[in-house]
Amino acid sequence: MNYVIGIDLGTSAVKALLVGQDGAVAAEASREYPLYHERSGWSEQEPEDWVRATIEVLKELGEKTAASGGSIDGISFSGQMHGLVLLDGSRKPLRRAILWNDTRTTAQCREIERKLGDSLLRLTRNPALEGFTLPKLLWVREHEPELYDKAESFLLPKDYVRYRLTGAVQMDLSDAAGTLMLDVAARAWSREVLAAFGIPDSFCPPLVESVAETGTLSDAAARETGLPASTRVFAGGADNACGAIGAGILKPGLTLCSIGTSGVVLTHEPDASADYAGKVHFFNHGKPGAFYAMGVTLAAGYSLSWFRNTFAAGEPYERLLAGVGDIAPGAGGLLYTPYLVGERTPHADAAIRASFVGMDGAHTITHFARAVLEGITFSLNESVDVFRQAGKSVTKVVSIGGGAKNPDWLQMQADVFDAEVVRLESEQGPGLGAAMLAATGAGWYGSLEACADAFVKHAATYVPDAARARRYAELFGVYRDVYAATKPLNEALQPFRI
Ligand SMILES: Nc1ncnc2c1ncn2[C@@H]1O[C@H](COP(=O)(O)OP(=O)(O)O)[C@@H](O)[C@H]1O
Ligand SMILES: O=C(CO)[C@@H](O)[C@H](O)COP(=O)(O)O
Repeated sequence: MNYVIGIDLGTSAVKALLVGQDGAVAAEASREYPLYHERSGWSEQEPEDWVRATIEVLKELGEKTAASGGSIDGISFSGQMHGLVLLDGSRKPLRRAILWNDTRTTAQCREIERKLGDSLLRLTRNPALEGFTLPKLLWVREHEPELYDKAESFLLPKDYVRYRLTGAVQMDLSDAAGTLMLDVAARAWSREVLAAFGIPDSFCPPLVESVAETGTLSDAAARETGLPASTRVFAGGADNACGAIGAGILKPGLTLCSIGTSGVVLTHEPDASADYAGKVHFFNHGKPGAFYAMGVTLAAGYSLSWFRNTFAAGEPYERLLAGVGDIAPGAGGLLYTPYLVGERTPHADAAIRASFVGMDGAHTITHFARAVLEGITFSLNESVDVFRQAGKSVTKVVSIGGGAKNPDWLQMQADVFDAEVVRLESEQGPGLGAAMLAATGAGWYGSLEACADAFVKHAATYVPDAARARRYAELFGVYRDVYAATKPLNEALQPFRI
């Protein structure tokens, strides 16, 4: 059988899927890598760790393919967005990558707003947020001038890994959209933005579509992975664009809820005409010519992994969450807001931090676990609410990511969103989306839509329960009040942070 490989370069790990022409996942491989939080608000990774881990998963899947007598028709990527990989003249990283969930760049965001004013939203379709790439570039220029002086270009995480596999430098439009340097509607680097900050055009890599062929494996990569040097490599896209592709969000109607380290609620936009006034992100889709809008919770799955690692170290998620379904909505009066690293939607606020409100001597760890799931889901519901307020109907949500593994959480999503929630056969939407880009690029299908018909398989539907949905609607009002109530307290605590 012929296969494609979809590589999802996530924040916690790289996960690769080997997918056959029947659209079924034949094998999976993953490798974790460390995340460095040297100071409050900082988040970095070592680009070399991504490369090593990706080579290992390719080797593993290549060996499985060879053992089955099959061959690989293409490889493509889904990547964590926005991370700055700053390169010198010989394309070596000058420092660790500064990631999407790093919020050290508030001052640089204010500088961008001062310089560009209203043009920023007109050109980039997005406000200046700490997670985006341009503020990170300006931070390095200001705080590490000796490194910035040596910098000649930059790449995003999965584009750097692809460069290391092929030797060719490109960036796809869906990922470039998250740099705050792209004219999103014009689908080109924004001369106006670059000129405002004195960034030369040569700093920005050539732009390609997500389905574009970007080369074949270099001799060194072929040697290290054991795959033929003729293996075709396709650009790939931002993880959320790929998640949308992998969930079949290729036309208006369905909404995506993705809970990985971050959490997003995403809708398809056929053109660039929608105006959410910067309340949600507006980016180019991996489907050529299309766009998507999304709200982002910075610490969605991260809230749960932080909670487990801090209070129940070594406990598998299945055991930690075993009793949450037996507790009624509201977790016995315990509320959690997931602002562990600040927030993006609907509060663009790098200084806010998380809270548990309403702790009671009767609460058990299971009440806390339920409150964490509810708080994450309420935060995502704030994005659902932005879309509903803008006139979108949200009635059917496809749920993907690690958060879609737990049936109680899926039912909770249906009850909180008051919408049907659909789970896919594989919750690894971004990896599947990447495999679909390779399959379409390699010519297996004439379009991503045709590929989705064969690859995207709905597994189960969770229908909202009217009584629980009413209860959650009440509680959502209380949840919303916690942000304003805790904001001044968190500002006062800021000088005490690590
Ligand atoms: N069995 C599970 N039940 C509930 N949540 C889970 C489970 N396994 C993982 N998760 C959640 O999913 C998150 C990881 O999701 P994943 O999509 O793999 O992330 P990323 O792409 O950011 O690396 C974890 O942080 C955790 O919150
Ligand atoms: O910053 C964003 C989107 O704007 C994040 O969604 C990142 O793209 C990381 O994703 P995960 O590791 O959570 O999949």
